[in-house]
Amino acid sequence: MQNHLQFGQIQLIHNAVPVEILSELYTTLPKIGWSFGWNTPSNPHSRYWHYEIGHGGKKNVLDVSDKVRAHPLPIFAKYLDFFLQHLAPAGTKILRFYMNAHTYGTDGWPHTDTDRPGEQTCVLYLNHEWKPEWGGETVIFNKDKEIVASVLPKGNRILSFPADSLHAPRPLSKEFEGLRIVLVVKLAPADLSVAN
Ligand SMILES: O=C(O)CCC(=O)C(=O)O
Ligand SMILES: [Fe+2]
Repeated sequence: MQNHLQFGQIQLIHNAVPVEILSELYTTLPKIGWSFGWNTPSNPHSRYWHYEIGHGGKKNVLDVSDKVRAHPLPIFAKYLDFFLQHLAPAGTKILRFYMNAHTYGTDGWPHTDTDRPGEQTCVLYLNHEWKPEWGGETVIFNKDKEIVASVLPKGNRILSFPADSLHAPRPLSKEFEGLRIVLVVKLAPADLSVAN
C-alpha cells in the first residue's frame, strides 16, 4: 500500500525502505562524522551523538527538503524522495531531517518534538540486528504519562507518531557495544497553518 503514513496515528511500518536505499544507508553510516553533545531541551545533561542533514531546529516551520537534496551524500535525497513518493501523504512538508546515535550510557530522555499540534515524527531504525537484551526501545506515552507503545529499534522499521506526544529512546544495556542509529524526519501536513 502506498502513502499509508497517517498524521495523528502511531504506526510501525515494517520493511519500510527498499533494499537498495537501505544498503546505501548502511554503507554510508561509517562515513558519517558524528558530533557528540546533542541533547533534548527537557534534559540538557543527557547528551548523545548527532549528524545534521536538514538544518531545521525545533522551532522550524519551513520545508528543508532543498537542504537535504543539497547534502554531499546523495543517499539522504534518495531516502527523502522515496519517503515523499511512497510513504507520506501528498504535500507533506519536511521540517527536520537528521540522524541520532546512542552508545551505552548516553541515555535518551522523555521529550516532545514540538509544541505545535498536527505534526508527525518518523524514526527509521538503522541497526541490522537488534537483541531484546540490548534495551534501547522507543517508548511513547499518552497524556496520563502511561506507555502506549514500546518498539525495539530493529533495522528497516519506521515508527511514526504525533510529534507533540511525549516519547523517549530508552537506555541501552551494557551488553550493547555499538551505536544505536536512527534517521529522524519531522513532518507537517500540507494544510497545516504555519502561523504559530
Ligand atoms: O531514537 C529514538 O528512538 C527517538 C528519536 C527521537 O525522539 C528524536 O530524535 O526526537
Ligand atoms: Fe523525539
